[in-house]
Amino acid sequence: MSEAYRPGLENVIACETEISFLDVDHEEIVLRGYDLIDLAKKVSYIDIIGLLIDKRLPNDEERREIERALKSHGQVPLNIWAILKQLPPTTHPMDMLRTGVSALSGFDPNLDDPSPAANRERALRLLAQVPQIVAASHHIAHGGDPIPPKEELSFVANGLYMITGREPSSDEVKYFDQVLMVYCEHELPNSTFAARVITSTLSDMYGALTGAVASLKGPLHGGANEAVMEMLLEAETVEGFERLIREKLAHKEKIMGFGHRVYMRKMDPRAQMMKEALQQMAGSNPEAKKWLDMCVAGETIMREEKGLYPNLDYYAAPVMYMLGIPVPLFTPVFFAARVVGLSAHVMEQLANNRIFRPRVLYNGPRGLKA
Ligand SMILES: CC(=O)SCCNC(=O)CCNC(=O)[C@H](O)C(C)(C)COP(=O)(O)OP(=O)(O)OC[C@H]1O[C@@H](n2cnc3c(N)ncnc32)[C@H](O)[C@@H]1OP(=O)(O)O
Ligand SMILES: O=C([O-])CC(=O)C(=O)O
Repeated sequence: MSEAYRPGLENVIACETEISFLDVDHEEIVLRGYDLIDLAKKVSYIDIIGLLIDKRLPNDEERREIERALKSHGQVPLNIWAILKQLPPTTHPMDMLRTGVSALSGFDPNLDDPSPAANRERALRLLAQVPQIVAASHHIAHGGDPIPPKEELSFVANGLYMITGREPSSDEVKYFDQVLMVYCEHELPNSTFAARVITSTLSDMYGALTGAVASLKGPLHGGANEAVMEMLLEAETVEGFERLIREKLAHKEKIMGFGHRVYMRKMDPRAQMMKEALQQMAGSNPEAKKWLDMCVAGETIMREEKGLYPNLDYYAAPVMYMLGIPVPLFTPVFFAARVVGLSAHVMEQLANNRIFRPRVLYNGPRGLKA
């Protein structure tokens, strides 16, 4: 095998960025110079939008400007709903989302303009409209209509309201805000790499994000959060969950929500934050306590048996479940939160572009004649 070949591109440096970096040794997710977990305890998702798109934390007036822009871009073209309603109701919300994000390009009046200003506008439009498509995919699949955002609710509160149809409590908004922040950006995962690869051909932001949705759907990446909740629901009890994990390990199956290419054998700092959110919920809610006890038991087995630690999806899954988010929307919500990081990467790639075009280690036959 060639020295230059690393299966899965493990530890290969594929681009320069000033957006984010996983400093595993110091257990820090660096987000434009800030520690993401520290930020997530102090600011809100709107601030993270400013930080990632405009490269610095917004002041009060700038924060209001972002909120205003998200509201003014909030009108999803009605034809998008018509397109999604054409899909069979069995279509997974991630596939509806992929179709919706792709179709949005047709409604962009300046699609040919790749300037930073036009892409900032585009990012805000996607940030405003993707949460609506996410929520609508659930309602449409169940024969209903999209629930429009409420004028008087904040951007974050609306994200949850449009899914559940119920105005969230202030605690629910706080936890949902945390979910959005921990999922906002994470250096160069498969989906972000896919978006940068697509962008490097000078294709547009919708195409890049459509590719990212497809990447994120896979259970080895974003799809793991749904798989975690399905295991918890199937197992029902601590004993059942311990049994399920041991059985899967005996069959050499992977346990979703554990392991990570970069953190390897360390706990993902975002998982710790979601664990703390679940602990807080568990203080007053017996159902949250049940999921917490099950997750902690699973975490212990995986550490003892495999030396593996939870990634974000493991503890985010029960937190999202407790917020009333249907399981098939977990990965779409992950994507909605990640739109901001992906948009920042698309803009950064364009600012200093060179087309991605790696080589292969050819191990097929030679010299055959037809
Ligand atoms: C937000 C996110 O997207 S985080 C990722 C979410 N994905 C998951 O939770 C899926 C489960 N985890 C995995 O499949 C992997 O850990 C990945 C995809 C995240 C990382 O994959 P890689 O870096 O390629 O690690 P790889 O799959 O080679 O695993 C290394 C070793 O650990 C084992 N391992 C890794 N993850 C797990 C797991 N979740 N359960 C059981 N064993 C595991 C592998 O079997 C392998 O063992 P071996 O060396 O004895 O063959
Ligand atoms: O970094 C990764 O490979 C996957 C991940 O945790 C994320 O995208 O949040």
